[in-house]
Amino acid sequence: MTLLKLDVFSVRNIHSASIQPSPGINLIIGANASGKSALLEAIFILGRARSFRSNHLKQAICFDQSQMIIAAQHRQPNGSETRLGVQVDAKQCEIRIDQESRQKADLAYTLPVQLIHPKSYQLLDAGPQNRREFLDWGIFNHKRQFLPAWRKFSKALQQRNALLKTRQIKQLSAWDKELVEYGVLVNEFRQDYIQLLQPEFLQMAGQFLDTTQIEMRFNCGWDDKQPLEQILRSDFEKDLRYGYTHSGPHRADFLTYLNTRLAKDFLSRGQQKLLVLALLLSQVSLLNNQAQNNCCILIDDLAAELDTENRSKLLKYLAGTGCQVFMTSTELTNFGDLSLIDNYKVFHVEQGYIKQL
Ligand SMILES: Nc1ncnc2c1ncn2[C@@H]1O[C@H](COP(=O)(O)OP(=O)(O)OP(=O)(O)O)[C@@H](O)[C@H]1O
Repeated sequence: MTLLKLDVFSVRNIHSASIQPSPGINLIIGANASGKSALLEAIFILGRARSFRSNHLKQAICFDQSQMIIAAQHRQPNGSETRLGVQVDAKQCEIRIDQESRQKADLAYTLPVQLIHPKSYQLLDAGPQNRREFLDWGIFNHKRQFLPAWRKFSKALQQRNALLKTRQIKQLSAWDKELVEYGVLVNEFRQDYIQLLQPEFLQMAGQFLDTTQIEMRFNCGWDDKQPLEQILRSDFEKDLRYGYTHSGPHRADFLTYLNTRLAKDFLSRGQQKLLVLALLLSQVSLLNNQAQNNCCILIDDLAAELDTENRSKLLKYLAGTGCQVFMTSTELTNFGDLSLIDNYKVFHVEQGYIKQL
């Protein structure tokens, strides 16, 4: 997919900007606080209808405005063109695809965005919720049947926990049944996805870390030697005492091992960043196997995270993916050797104004 034209109104310090990005690499440069991340945030909002910087989308609206709009002319991998739009005010977020009002999921399927920014590098270190989100985003894009199963599981879990808290035991069995049915399904999707992701990840880690001795070990969120149904029964007293469900796919996690050692415990900070980069890019690679140019890649503050050699490796790799990429840095020289790539455009951002160089 490719953004052919992007219009941004009232996002952070960007009052009004209109750009025609390259279908390949787009380099965004500018001084600190010029609005580079705001531009990436606008594209992220256009794909996910949420911000990666604030919990509430409305916080991204320019201080002196009551609403923000992000719109784009967009080409799908099959060549068809669509018009995407997200309009946000203090009360609501309206999503439009070809003038029709649509849901967040429709938007996310139309414009899959993979974001790599300073916080992404905490993936190995941060809590398991981050790793579940990482997996689920990949599965969401890989299998359309995942979202309805995940929604049904989440609803069953929510209802079960509410009943446990208020000790309404009689009604529990109906939700237990639903939780087991969809919990098992969610788990199967995750197991299958890890199987698919692992070889892509190995290949990517080989490029950035010169190793192939890497393994992802998945923990499904309960003792998988026993059926989930049985675990719910044996956990019942504990669940009732604490008012929540202790076991299930909502406790799933995966750990990454390098030469049988837990990566987060012995890799240097720099190596951990490369490993996370390999994980995120392996998801892109998997998406690309399904349909060429299927993902938009956003990389915020590239230079702060990688050394010169790895920046050049990354640039070359990205140019070869055929994906549309938006990367920010304060200086053009920070992106590495630009002679390695063609089909790129450079945009300069200054106090919220964006100009193609
Ligand atoms: N809601 C808002 N309305 C207007 N301006 C905002 C809003 N939120 C943040 N800003 C300001 O927008 C400016 C641009 O921020 P942004 O993070 O996009 O800059 P940047 O170019 O990525 O900077 P850096 O290189 O330091 O990361 C900052 O001065 C910030 O304080």
